[in-house]
This record gives sequence, C-alpha cells and structure tokens, in this order.
Amino acid sequence: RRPKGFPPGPTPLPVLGNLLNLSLSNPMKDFQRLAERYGPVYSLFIGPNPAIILNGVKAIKEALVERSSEFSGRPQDLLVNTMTQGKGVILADYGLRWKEHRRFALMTLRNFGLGKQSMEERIRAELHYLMEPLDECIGGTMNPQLLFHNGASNIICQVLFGKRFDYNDPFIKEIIHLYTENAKIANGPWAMLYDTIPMIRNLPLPFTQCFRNVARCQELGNSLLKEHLDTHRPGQPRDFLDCYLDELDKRGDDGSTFALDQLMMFSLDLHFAGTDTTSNTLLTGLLYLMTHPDIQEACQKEIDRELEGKEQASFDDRNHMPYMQAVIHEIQRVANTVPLSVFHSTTKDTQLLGFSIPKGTMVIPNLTSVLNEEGQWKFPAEFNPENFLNEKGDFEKPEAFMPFSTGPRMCLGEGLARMELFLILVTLLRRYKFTWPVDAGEPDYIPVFGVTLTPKPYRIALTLHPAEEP
Ligand code: HEM
Repeated sequence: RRPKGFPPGPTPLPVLGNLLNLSLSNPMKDFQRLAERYGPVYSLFIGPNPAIILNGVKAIKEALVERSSEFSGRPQDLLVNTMTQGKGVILADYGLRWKEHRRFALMTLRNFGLGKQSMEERIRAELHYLMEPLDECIGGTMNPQLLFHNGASNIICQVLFGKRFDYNDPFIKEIIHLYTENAKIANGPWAMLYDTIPMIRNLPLPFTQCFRNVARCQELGNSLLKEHLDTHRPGQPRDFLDCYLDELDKRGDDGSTFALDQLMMFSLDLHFAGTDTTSNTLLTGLLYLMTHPDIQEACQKEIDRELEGKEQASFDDRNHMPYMQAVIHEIQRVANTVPLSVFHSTTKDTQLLGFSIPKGTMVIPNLTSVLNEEGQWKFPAEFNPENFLNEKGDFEKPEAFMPFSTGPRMCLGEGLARMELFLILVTLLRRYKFTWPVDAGEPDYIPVFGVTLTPKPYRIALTLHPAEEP
C-alpha cells in the first residue's frame, strides 16, 4: 500500500510489487510510458519496497540539487550492495564514510594525475597505444569494441595502481570482461528478481555469477595491493593506493572511516566507473560520426584549422573549438551512458513537488528523460550538434545536459571523462577518416541495456584523414 501523499503509480501485486509492469530485460520504455500516464514523479514497488522515479529536469533538480541532503542516500538492500559488500564509494550511504572517501578521491585524483597537466600527458601517452591497432587497420575494417575499454582502463589504472597494461595482458583482458559482465547483470532481469523477492537470494540462481566476478576482481586487485604493501615508502606516494596507505598511517585509529579493508573495493569502484563509462561513450560517438559523415567532416575542418602547426591537441584547445565541443556534448546526450544514474534514496522524511516521500525510499533519477526531454532541446530526437550551438555558432550547454547526474553525488570522474573524450576524439579525427563498412548493413543505434548502455558490436572502416596522408 502506498504511504499517504505518496506519488501515484500502478497497483502493486503481493510479493511481486510492480515487477509485471516492467520489462525485465530493458524497462526504459516502461519508465517513459508510466511518466506519460502518471507525471514526472511516480512510484513503483520493488517487491515490498516503494521507489519513486524522477523524470524531467524540474523534478530531478528539485530533488538532487535543491533538496540534496534529503535525496543523496543510496539504497542498501539491493543486489549491487551484496556485490560490493557494503564497501567502496559509489554505493556508500550518505554519511561520513561516503563524505571522507569522496573528498579523498577527488583530492588524490587531482594531485595524482587529474591535475590538468599530468593527466593530459597520461591520456596522450595512452593514445599512442590506442592508435597502434588502428594504424594496422588503415584501408581495412575492425571491431573497436575492446579498444576503448582498454584505453580508458589503462588511463585510470595508472592513477590508481601506477602502471598500465599491454592490451594483451591477461589482467586487463579479464578485469574488463568481469566489469562489462557485471554492468549488465547489475541492472538485468536477475537483479530485478533478486531485489524484488528476498527469499530467492540464497538460491544458486544465475545472479550468483556477479558475486564470483567480484571475488575474482578482488583477487586480481589484491595482487596489486600486496605489491604496494611490500614496496610502499611512507610519505612518497607513487599512486592512489600509496596515498591511501599514507592516509591510514596518518590517521591511525582516530575514528575515521579509512580502513585497509575498504581500499580494494574503493579502487575497484574507481577503476570500473572509469572504464565502462568513457569507453561506451566513445563507442557511441564513433558509431554516430561514421553514419553522419557531414558532421565528421565539419569536426575535421575545425580541427585542421585550429590545430594547424600544432603537434598535438591540448584540453585548452576546446575553448576555441565550439563545433567539436558541441559534437562531444551531443555524443554524450545520445549515448546516455548511465541511463538511470545510480539509484539514490531519501535520508529523511521529505517532500517533492507536493508529494510526501518517507525516509528510506528508493529514488531512481531517470537521466534518459532529461537528455531527451521535449522543450529542453532544439532537436531532442536527432543526433544534431545544433543542440549545443547558439545562433552565433557559439557553444552553449543547456541546463538539461546532465549525463553525469547533478547534486552532491554527481559523478566524481567528470573532469577526467571530459578530458578523455576531448583529447581522444580530436586526436583520432585528426588522423583518421571513419566510415561505415559498405557490407555492414543498416546501423543499429539501439544500445544494450545495463547500468551502462553499450552500443551493439559493430565494425569501422578507416582510412587516413586527407591532412595526414603521406
Ligand atoms: C562519460 C563518462 C562518465 C559518465 C557518463 C558518468 C556518469 C556517472 C553518473 C550518472 C553517476 C551517478 C551520480 C549520482 O548518483 O547522482 C556517476 C557516479 C560516479 N562516477 Fe561517473 N561517469 C563517467 C566517468 C567516470 C570516471 C572516468 C570515473 C573515475 C574516476 C567515475 C567515477 C564515478 C564515481 C566514483 C561515482 C560515484 C559518486 C558518488 O557516489 O559520490 N565516473 N557517474
């Protein structure tokens, strides 16, 4: 039964709640249909537990920004919580552990490579490796599926663990496979069943695969941690792991939330979040650029003009490349990489758009609804950089651009992700011309659903961009 004053929604069934109102494999269309019927804030029952779904920029901003302290919790009783064993930062509830770890992550990432200069160097160095397999394919075709995962993973790996891995190294191959599989399981049909029907949780059903995957990620990560524990010199941090070990020394037992048993899941959180997001955005970008050659050419014209005589692109170049900026933002808008954000929960009894929302209610910010919202975009249903250009051709970012979410829980890797997207796309478009292979049939833009949206596998055909031809 809905609490008094709670947002409306379809009638729940005993035990199953509103499970039958949603497609288990991809509920996105159902979420949209229900918003059309019940309005921007409506409710569903995940088994016995009430949840609210926020749609559109007004509802999401009012909750996550204006009432941020009331809407910045995380649910603690889902499959993903069992997966991460209550550790790490992404799923930490609103409170001291989250606050201390988020602040530490932002500060350390900034000092340790997210500081503009050195991070740019790392991304450029990785680009060199990223372009090797592409160079080998000039005049032919290839599937770029793993390439961007490898690149993005290595960039964050260097910050966290102080090293990069060859793209054929068993570590990177296995960990990326485990991450991508878990990103699909975590929002998939078995996760919905696990969250809805607590009595099935101890049964040997397919969701147990994600627990085995996490255990294996930890095993892989622990060997890196052990190396660090053996070689760490206090006060001389080489990377994120060392910084955390220093922090542990510094804090002793001052009652803080820092603890050695937090460190592995914390690092895996950052590694996973930094891998499966940027890479899927890049994959979507390439898909759209190949199938919109006029947009690709307009990018290349601006790149050739603005970078003329420069050996390589720098992140500051974006300030005089409005078209490229608009294209990258449009890629992020259509990629909609984290379609339902990460679920939030209310930290106390609160109000939203006239509804009463009790403490502990699960909150699903439907970012998809904002990135496609009628009235917020000039061309919500097209791939069109004009969405980010004003009549003078200057870059302009509408307030509905929130692929990183908004409020205090907003993505903490935004700075890194934006730098990666700009430097990688500009460098690749400067060197190559990407085309849709003639024998590839019609492009399929409908992504595979999960915590992250992933384009279906496709091939690219590439030649050297004319300016790069010998
Ligand atoms: C295009 C790339 C990316 C997109 C679209 C993206 C999107 C998001 C979204 C939607 C959230 C949920 C925010 C919320 O709960 O309201 C999030 C959280 C998070 N992201 Fe990202 N992200 C990206 C890249 C990265 C990178 C590169 C990192 C690595 C440093 C990262 C680390 C995190 C972390 C740690 C959180 C949890 C923050 C918290 O709970 O306080 N993300 N991201």
